[in-house]
Amino acid sequence: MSKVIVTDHPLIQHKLTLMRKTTTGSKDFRQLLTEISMLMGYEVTRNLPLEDTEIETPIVKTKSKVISGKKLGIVPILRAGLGMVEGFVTLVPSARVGHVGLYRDPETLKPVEYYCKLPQDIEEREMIVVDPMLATGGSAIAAIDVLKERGAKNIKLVNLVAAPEGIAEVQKYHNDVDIYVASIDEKLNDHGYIVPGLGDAGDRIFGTK
Ligand SMILES: O=P(O)(O)OC[C@H]1O[C@H](OP(=O)(O)OP(=O)(O)O)[C@H](O)[C@@H]1O
Ligand SMILES: O=c1cc[nH]c(=O)[nH]1
Ligand SMILES: [Mg+2]
Repeated sequence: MSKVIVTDHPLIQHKLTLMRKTTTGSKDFRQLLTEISMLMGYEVTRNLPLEDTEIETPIVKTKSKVISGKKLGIVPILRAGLGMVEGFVTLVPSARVGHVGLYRDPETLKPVEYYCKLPQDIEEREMIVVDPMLATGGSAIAAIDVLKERGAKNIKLVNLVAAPEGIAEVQKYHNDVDIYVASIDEKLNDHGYIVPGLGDAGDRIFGTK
């Protein structure tokens, strides 16, 4: 069974509270999402393997650590996932960025795919799927399906806010994918929105409705 890691650092919890508030506008919402993504990225990359390299400081020659081999790919689920990219690529500037475009049909709540562009060598990369919201789990499952169809073998999922229903669903279909979340909220409402949640993340990031 995959792991669920709740990144409950006080800074993340504080910033998430600000994001949840209705009165927080798009500019602050985006800024907070970038900051939280960076803090979550720190946890998600915690186990990257290291190797020694020879360097010369102004004082002596020495051995020092660098990240070994493992290459990363960040895959935002459009649109809302875009809000998490800047935080991750600030931490890992060499990461490649793929995009999977999915929207959730408001009637059926099923994901509809409309775009996909991924790095060619995803089978050699650790792929990190990012999306602020994990509600029914349909969008995350579909995005991970796409990555696996294209050969990805090592996938992590990072969400800001998750419903217990969505976590269970992702674990049912992809039990090899660890899930990092800042909060596991209470439940889904009758329209498939997370309660208490923060509303529609895409609309809040981009100022649409
Ligand atoms: O777990 P699920 O039930 O699939 O719901 C979560 C999805 O819904 C939202 O996207 P939305 O369809 O609103 O698209 P958007 O990002 O373009 O706003 C969100 O960003 C997730 O991708
Ligand atoms: O609460 C939710 C559920 C799905 N998508 C969102 O943006 N918010
Ligand atoms: Mg949306």
